[in-house]
Amino acid sequence: MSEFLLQQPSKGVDEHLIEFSEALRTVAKALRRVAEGKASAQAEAAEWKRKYELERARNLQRENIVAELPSGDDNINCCEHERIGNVHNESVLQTRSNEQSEKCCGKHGICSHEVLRDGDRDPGSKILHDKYMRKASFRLCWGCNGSGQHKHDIVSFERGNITTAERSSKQISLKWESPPQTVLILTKPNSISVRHLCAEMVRWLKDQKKINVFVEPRVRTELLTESSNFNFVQSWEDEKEILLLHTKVDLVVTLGGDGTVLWAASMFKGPVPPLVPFSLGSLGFMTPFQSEHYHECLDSILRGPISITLRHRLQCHVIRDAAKDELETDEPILVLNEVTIDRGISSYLTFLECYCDSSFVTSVQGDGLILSTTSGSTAYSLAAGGSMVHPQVPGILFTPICPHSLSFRPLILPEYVTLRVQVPFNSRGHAWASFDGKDRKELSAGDALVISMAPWPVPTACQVDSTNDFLRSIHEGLHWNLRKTQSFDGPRETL
Ligand SMILES: NC(=O)c1ccc[n+]([C@@H]2O[C@H](COP(=O)([O-])OP(=O)(O)OC[C@H]3O[C@@H](n4cnc5c(N)ncnc54)[C@H](O)[C@@H]3O)[C@@H](O)[C@H]2O)c1
Ligand SMILES: Nc1ncnc2c1ncn2[C@@H]1O[C@H](COP(=O)(O)OP(=O)(O)OP(=O)(O)O)[C@@H](O)[C@H]1O
Repeated sequence: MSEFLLQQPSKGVDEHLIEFSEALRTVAKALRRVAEGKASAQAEAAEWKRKYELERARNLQRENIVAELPSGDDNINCCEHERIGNVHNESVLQTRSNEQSEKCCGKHGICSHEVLRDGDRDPGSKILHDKYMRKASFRLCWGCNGSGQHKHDIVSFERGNITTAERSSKQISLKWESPPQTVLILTKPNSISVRHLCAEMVRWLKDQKKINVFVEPRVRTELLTESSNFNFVQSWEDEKEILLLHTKVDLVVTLGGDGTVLWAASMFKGPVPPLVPFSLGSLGFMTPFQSEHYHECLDSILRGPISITLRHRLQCHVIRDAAKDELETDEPILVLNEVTIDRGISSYLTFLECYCDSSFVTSVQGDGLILSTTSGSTAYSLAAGGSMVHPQVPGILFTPICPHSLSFRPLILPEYVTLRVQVPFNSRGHAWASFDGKDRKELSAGDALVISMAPWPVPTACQVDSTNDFLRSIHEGLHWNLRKTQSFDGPRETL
């Protein structure tokens, strides 16, 4: 009897436990569905915002072309619109501007004003407009095995067959249409050799090339301490002026290592002028130019044409749960290498839920996750086991950091997706996001990061061409696949 009394309730408890765990599973499923719905809605919102911004930038650009087009000149090249300021009947001009963009930009490459105008944050500003007039214009062309054809279509239809013979990501070449006049020099701080080289280069550019030179305020002070003759060198005073730099500068020269290239890219929140990175660091993966030969290099770059690597950037938005899913800042954070979400000082596993557009990708449990550009594929992502990818390949690398799972292989996703990484409510610790290794931001439970490809790539000048430079970097910088060749001194095998 006493045994029976003891058994009966335990059976009841088991059943209750089973029922309870099923109920919990149902709740968990419902929560997952809600989270997926939320992820999809936020990804969609971010995508619409991106489309809206692109559309807005395009409209602004169109308005500028319309405002600048003179009447009665049907043969005008759209690059020449830069220099013209007459305002005309909108409907007529709109049609004409479309025709013109077909004549010039649409068929033969991208014109600089198209790239640079998109970043116009203050289109009504007369000062800004005047600054455009001083910019050297250039054209970007896709080379097709030297045949001179310039097709943009990645997929075309010929007699009902789909062909991908012409690719848009061929070697890109930049041709100046008017001579560059202004160079911005950015330097790694705290280096005596960089400081000397900078002073020498500034003098050479001014005296031999009649080029206007911009430097950071810190560097201007350093130059003026050396000699008051440097007072022709220009700089800026506040953040607002940095936002307008891309409208004044034709070329950016960096003196330092990869960190200086990242620094240069981070200064441009919109369009970036072509970058010429000189190597004065130890690794120099993105710095193909040798500083000893800077006269010859800059001579040839100022003359053009230049082979260009268009390095894609990622744009990241932080979404705070506490702010009811509002974006933390309107301006995205742009990264050239990667955004990393890790456990920071927390000793708990990072727990992250990842969504790609509206699909659930996976949960990350480990030290963190790296979302990298292809340029960043040779940096942190490589150290975490990701593939090395040619920088001209448009994709997003999804690389876990020390995942606590035997089957978590890195992924490479197409460039058009929007990713969302969320710290779930049942995460034991917080996560930390860092952008190109800087600006750490704490992510609490419910916070998310939305990441997509930015419309503003970083055009870096190549020493030879994109592929040759990339292969040389992985050979010389990383000693990729270095192995002694097997010796052979035996008799030859006879068949
Ligand atoms: N375990 C790691 O490998 C690790 C850890 C943290 C950060 N990083 C990288 O450092 C970058 C920041 O660079 P920094 O110079 O400001 O910091 P840093 O001075 O700490 O240098 C990091 C190293 O990474 C190299 N590097 C940077 N970008 C590269 C690229 N695209 N390809 C190949 N190597 C590259 C640099 O040359 C340098 O040797 C981050 O974006 C991240 O990719 C790597
Ligand atoms: N103009 C700048 N102003 C402030 N900080 C900068 C500037 N340029 C570079 N830095 C920072 O200085 C640090 C070192 O720069 P960089 O990586 O170019 O030199 P390095 O460490 O000698 O090169 P390498 O990484 O190849 O050894 C980086 O963290 C970078 O962000």
